[in-house]
Amino acid sequence: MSTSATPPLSPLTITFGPGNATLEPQGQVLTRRMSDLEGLFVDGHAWRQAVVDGDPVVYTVVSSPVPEVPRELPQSITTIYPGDTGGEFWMTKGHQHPDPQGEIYLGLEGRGGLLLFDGERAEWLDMGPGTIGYIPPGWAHRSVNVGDEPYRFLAVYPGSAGHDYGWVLAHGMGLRARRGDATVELVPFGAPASASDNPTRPQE
Ligand SMILES: O=P(O)(O)OC[C@H]1O[C@](O)(CO)[C@@H](O)[C@@H]1O
Repeated sequence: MSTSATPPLSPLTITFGPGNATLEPQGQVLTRRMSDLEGLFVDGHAWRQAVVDGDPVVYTVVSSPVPEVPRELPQSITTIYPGDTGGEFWMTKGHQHPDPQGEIYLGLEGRGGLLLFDGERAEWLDMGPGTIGYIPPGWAHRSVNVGDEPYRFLAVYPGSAGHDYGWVLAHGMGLRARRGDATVELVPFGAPASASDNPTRPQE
C-alpha cells in the first residue's frame, strides 16, 4: 500500500523509517510551504519576504495508509523545520475538528510545543521525545518548533474528526510563540510584531 487504503482494512503493522521521519507502509505526504501559511504570522511583511526569498518548506505531514474516514484511526508524522518569521516560531496552520473529537500526539524528535485554544482559554504543552500531548475535544491545536533542529511528532486521530482551518482564522489561537532570549516567549495572540524586527516597518 502506498496511498490511502480502502476499508475494510486488514490488521497491519506500521513501522517508523530512518530518523522516525517516515512511516512504512506510507500513505499521502503533505508539504506546507511558507506561501501556504498566509495570514497566520502576525508579521505579514516578514511572511511575504520569506515567500519571495525562496518560499521554504515549513513542515511536512507523512501519513500511514489508514484513511481519514469514520471509525478508522489514521496516523501521521509531522516534521516542522526550525526557524522563525518576524520572531514567531515556525508552526503548523492549526485547526479545529468540525466533529469535536480528541487526538493524541507523541513527541519523537526535537523540541516543540502544542498550543491549544478552546475559544476562551489557551494552553501550552511543552513537547519532546517521549511526551504524549492530549488534545481534548473542542480544542483547536497548533504545533510549534521551538528548537534548532526539526521537531517531529506522531499524531493519532479519529478519521471523522476533519480539519477546520477557517475556525483558527476567525478566532485565532489565544497565544503566539515567539523566540525569546533563552526560550520560547508566549505573547497574546493580537500583540503586534516586535518593533525590533523591523524598525521602519509600519504596523499592519
Ligand atoms: O493540519 P495542520 O494544522 O496543518 O497540522 C498538521 C497536523 O494535524 C494533523 O493533520 C492531525 O491533526 C496531523 O496529521 C498533523 O500533525
